[in-house]
This record gives sequence, structure tokens and C-alpha cells, in this order.
Amino acid sequence: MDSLSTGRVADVLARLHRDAEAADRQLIEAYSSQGATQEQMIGQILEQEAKDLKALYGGLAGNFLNVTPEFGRFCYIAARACKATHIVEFGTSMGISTIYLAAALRDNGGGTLIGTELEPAKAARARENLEAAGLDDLAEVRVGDARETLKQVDGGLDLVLLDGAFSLYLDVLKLLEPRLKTGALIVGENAFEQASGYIQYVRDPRNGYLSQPMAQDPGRGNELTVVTR
Ligand SMILES: C[S@@+](CC[C@H](N)C(=O)[O-])C[C@H]1O[C@@H](n2cnc3c(N)ncnc32)[C@H](O)[C@@H]1O
Repeated sequence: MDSLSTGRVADVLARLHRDAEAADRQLIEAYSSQGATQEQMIGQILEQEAKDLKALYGGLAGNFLNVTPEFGRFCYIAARACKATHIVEFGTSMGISTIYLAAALRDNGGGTLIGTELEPAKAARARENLEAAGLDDLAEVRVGDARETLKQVDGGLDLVLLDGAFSLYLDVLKLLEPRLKTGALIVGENAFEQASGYIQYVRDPRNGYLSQPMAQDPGRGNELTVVTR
């Protein structure tokens, strides 16, 4: 049996998805009531990130902004399929995606996950949630800007999840690039074409990747990339 279907991990994830829905409801309603197109919303977020990224995410410190259960399961399946033992996650928040990925490490027989989160209070909650799920021995959550916290990462990465500030995906990828194994998977959530040049970079095969949008949740910027070099 896998850890997602039953037991402690399944219970903690069910509780966290409920908590997340309650905590983020107002924010989601506020965005949808603006009547803005998705393009406009992405544009607004990118503008805010460019102006003051720390203030933007500081203002969202009480929000989960989490992956959906379907996307979380996709991350688990991807990590199981490539028998991942070394994972990095950009954008840990309260640890929901971290739990899906750490559960895959556990079911793969062990490994290490490095997560990174700008907001100290969120990182602390992520650690508590990992502990509640019995996965804290597999995951380290680094506090601070990923452009600093991910400078020291060992090689041999099997999988990277990019789910932080939209405008930083290319910077974070470039930082991790020398540590990626051939065949490693990079899962991008909210990897939008108008942000950072990330999509253009990974879709150019000359850069050593093969990449395409995922069919899941179209419009949410889900991109699956494999390292081909
Ligand atoms: C979309 S949420 C991540 C959700 C999480 N992956 C989950 O499924 O529960 C993005 C997170 O990235 C964090 N973040 C934004 N910019 C960051 C940066 N430069 N370094 C580290 N974390 C950052 C934000 O504080 C926010 O909590």
C-alpha cells in the first residue's frame, strides 16, 4: 500500500487540504470578484513581485496557496516513477506539496528533500506538518530567499518542484542546473509564459530539456520538463 492512500500521511493531507480551503477562500473570492482575466491577474502578480516580492509574500503569510490534491498526487507519482531519492522544492508554504514528495521518498525507500520558504512562520508550520505526517526525517525546510538558500545543494537531483514566486523560476533553475541528473524531472506549477523566460528556456531543446504543458488543470501553468543532456 502507498502512503497517500491510508494512514498518517493520508490523514494529515486531508486535514491540511480542508484547512487550506478555509484559509484561502477569501483570497480566491477576492481575485475572482475583480472580474480580471487570468492574463491580467498574472500580470498584476508579476508587477507586485517586481515592486516588492517580500512584501507581496509577507502579505500572504496566512495563505496556503497550495497544490490541489490531484497535482499533489501527480508529484507523488512522478517521484515514485523516477525512483527519486533527491528532491528540491522551491516554495514550500505550509508543506502540502512537501508532504506528497516526502511520502514518495519514504515509499521509494528513503532520500532527502530540500524545501525552501521565504516566510519563517510558514516554514515553521511546514515542519510541524511534516512531523505530524511522520516525514520530518526526510525533509529539510530552509528559510529565506531560494536564490540564497539553494546555493548549497548536493548533486544528483532526481526531481525539482518549482512553486514559488512566478518571476524566479529561471533564476532557481539556473542555480540548480549543474545538480540535475540526466533524466531528472522538473515540475513547474504556475510556470507562466509571461514570467521570467523560464518556459521559453526549457522549451528550447538546445538548452538540454524537453518540455511541454501538462494536460492537468489547463491555464494553471503546469509544465513538465525532463533533462535530456
Ligand atoms: C504557491 S506557494 C507554495 C505552495 C506549496 N508548494 C504547497 O503546495 O503547499 C508559493 C510559496 O513560495 C514562497 N516564496 C515566494 N518567493 C520565494 C523565494 N524567493 N524564496 C523562497 N520562497 C518563496 C511564498 O512565500 C509562498 O509560500
